[in-house]
Amino acid sequence: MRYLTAGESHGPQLTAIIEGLPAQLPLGKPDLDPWLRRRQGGYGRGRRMVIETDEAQILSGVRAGRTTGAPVTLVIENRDHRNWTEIMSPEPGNEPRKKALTDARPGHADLTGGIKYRHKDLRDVLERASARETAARVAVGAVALKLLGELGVEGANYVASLGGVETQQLFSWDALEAIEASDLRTPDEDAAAMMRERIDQAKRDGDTLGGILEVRFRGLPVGLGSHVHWDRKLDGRIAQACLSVQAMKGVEIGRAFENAARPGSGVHDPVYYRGGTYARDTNAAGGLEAGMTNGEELIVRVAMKPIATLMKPLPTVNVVSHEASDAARERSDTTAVPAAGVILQCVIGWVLADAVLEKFGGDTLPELQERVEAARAYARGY
Ligand SMILES: Cc1cc2nc3c(=O)[nH]c(=O)nc-3n(C[C@H](O)[C@H](O)[C@H](O)COP(=O)(O)O)c2cc1C
Ligand SMILES: C=C(O[C@@H]1CC(C(=O)O)=C[C@@H](OP(=O)(O)O)[C@H]1O)C(=O)O
Repeated sequence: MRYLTAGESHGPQLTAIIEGLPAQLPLGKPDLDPWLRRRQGGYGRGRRMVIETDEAQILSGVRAGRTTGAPVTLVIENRDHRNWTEIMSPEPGNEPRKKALTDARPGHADLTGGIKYRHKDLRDVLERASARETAARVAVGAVALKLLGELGVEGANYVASLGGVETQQLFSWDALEAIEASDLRTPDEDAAAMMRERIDQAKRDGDTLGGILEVRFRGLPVGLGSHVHWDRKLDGRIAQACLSVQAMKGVEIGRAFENAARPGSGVHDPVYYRGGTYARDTNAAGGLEAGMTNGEELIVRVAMKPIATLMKPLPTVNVVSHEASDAARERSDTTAVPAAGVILQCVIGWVLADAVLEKFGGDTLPELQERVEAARAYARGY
């Protein structure tokens, strides 16, 4: 499977085309729109999220509620575009440019993108660098999650820490409802209260916050990915997908950074044979060994840096005058950590669905289901 996205943050729409989906997958707006709404949520987001009410239009590849096997086109409107029609127009005009950005923001794409693509209005960079693009990736990921769901694979995401406040209550699958209900996507209400305080304080200070997200998947068949070649290793593919999300700077599988300080005897998960099948009592590996799913829960943790745009700006240079200046103050989020968990679940979901199709193939969902079930039976009896 493959997909492309296109669209600017303040352009008319985001577009995604998915190619390679099997036919006969039940698919409709109710599978996509709740994910888009989740991505818009979270305490600490800016006013843009009040303007947008994201929903996906399905423009090809689905008839009567099922995929046909043809490419699927998804479109998400940018409601804010109506305030930017002249500025974003592809026609010549808008000179001198309104809303031009010339005070490069440290931590954003502005300066490096300007040099690389030879733009002096750094809006030509930021419009595509913006995490608005993740709405398209979430719509695509929601399709992948639907496919995984049809194969008995379930995912979750939660905020493990935000602004230095850690979620004390460890994740449990029973806490999914509480996570969904929380504007900080954590089941730990005490931690959530402290996070809200930190976000309010950061906002008062003109500052921003980052955090750590945890994404889990259970029910994955054994053997997705491969140990045989670097670009087939699933851990590497997952890390690439995560780090390609705006502001994500670190990935660990399981508790990789804590494990690094322990001896091997305290890390690797012993294998037992019980009730006619293989079993483990621990999962320090986070569900992956040698670039392959091992049948345990997949646990991925990702570090998100604080938002780059500060209302109390950092020193920078104006790229036209070359004079010292304050970094541009654009409308912005104070934090987007809760939204990031949703995005990460979707982009990891895509990698997993792609790996499923790679291993099992199949033009249709029923064929895929049969093959996955057969592989599960084989692994149980191996
Ligand atoms: C959901 C989400 C929302 C974001 N919102 C903002 C924002 O409002 N302002 C901002 O400066 N950066 C925001 N970012 C981060 C920037 O897009 C990102 O830092 C920038 O594109 C540079 O890329 P890099 O951080 O991956 O190096 C957001 C990221 C995500 C995932
Ligand atoms: C639009 C979204 O996030 C945007 C991501 C973003 C950035 O620089 O990444 C900057 C802000 O854009 P704006 O100035 O239009 O408010 C965020 O709102 C979104 O998540 O849908």
